[in-house]
Amino acid sequence: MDRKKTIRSLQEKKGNKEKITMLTAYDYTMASILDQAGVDAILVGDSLGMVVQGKDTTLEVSMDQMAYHCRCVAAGARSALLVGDLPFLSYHISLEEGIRNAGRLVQEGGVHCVKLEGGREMVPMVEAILRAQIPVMGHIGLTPQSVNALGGFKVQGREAERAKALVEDALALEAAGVFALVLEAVPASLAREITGKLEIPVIGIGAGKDCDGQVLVVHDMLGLYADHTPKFVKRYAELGEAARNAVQSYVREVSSGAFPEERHSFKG
Ligand SMILES: Nc1nc(=O)c2c([nH]1)NC[C@@H]1CN(c3ccc(C(=O)N[C@@H](CCC(=O)O)C(=O)O)cc3)CN21
Ligand SMILES: CC(C)C(=O)C(=O)O
Ligand SMILES: [Mg+2]
Repeated sequence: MDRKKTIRSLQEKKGNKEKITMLTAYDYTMASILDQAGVDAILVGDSLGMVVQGKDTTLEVSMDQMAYHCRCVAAGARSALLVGDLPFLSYHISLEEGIRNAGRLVQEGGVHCVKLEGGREMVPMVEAILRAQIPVMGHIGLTPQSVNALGGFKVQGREAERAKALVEDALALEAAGVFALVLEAVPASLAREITGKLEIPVIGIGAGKDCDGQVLVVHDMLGLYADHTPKFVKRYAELGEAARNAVQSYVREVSSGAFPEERHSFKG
């Protein structure tokens, strides 16, 4: 079996030039598939609000729901590092609430570390959670929990001033102690600059090829979720189509009486 992945083993990849692989999962079955396939890290993303719950944003996902899905995924993640997304409003009210909620994902959800969205304004929160000995992953660029403030799911950092602010956010989060940083939907050139300036790994989604690793929503890359496929998604399979075809065959065969056959039946 694969050696268990750790924060240290992920960080070593930055020096070694081997890229870090991360995908989302929300349940045991998918987590088992990702783990067996050898991904470094599994993110229980609040994107579950969209791909599991069918909402238009991630904003309605609750702490109870995150803890539940983290627990489901933890049952299937033997080797991968398990990252739990802190949902909207779970780390915005007070340092105390942020520590409590990060701790809940560890204690109830079984994750190894948490991820939170935001730049230098999150430095005190990052430091507070780190004081509880919970490792923190940062997330800047397109931060979906800010969808209403940003005016939509839009590429970030195209203007020089905003690009500079993102570089400063990245440096501030690194100085605060995050062990890695997700960089979402920014120009590839800006992602390359930030990746070069940081000593911690930068994991990109829609941030070009020069990050230290990549993350995608697993339902997107498997072709299971097609409500809206961002440009940065590569579909490695068409499982949605495969599933529809399989269910159509089932409907046809049950309707006509072709299924079940004798070999699917018990003798008395
Ligand atoms: N299934 C899924 N996949 C994701 O990658 C994902 C989620 N859900 N939920 C949370 C966020 C939202 N994400 C997105 C969604 C759309 C674009 C996108 O295609 N933006 C276009 C159009 C913006 C516009 O309409 O102006 C762009 O050009 O920026 C980017 C990131 C990424 N995250
Ligand atoms: C897309 C990743 C980075 C995420 O935050 C999520 O899935 O919620
Ligand atoms: Mg998220």
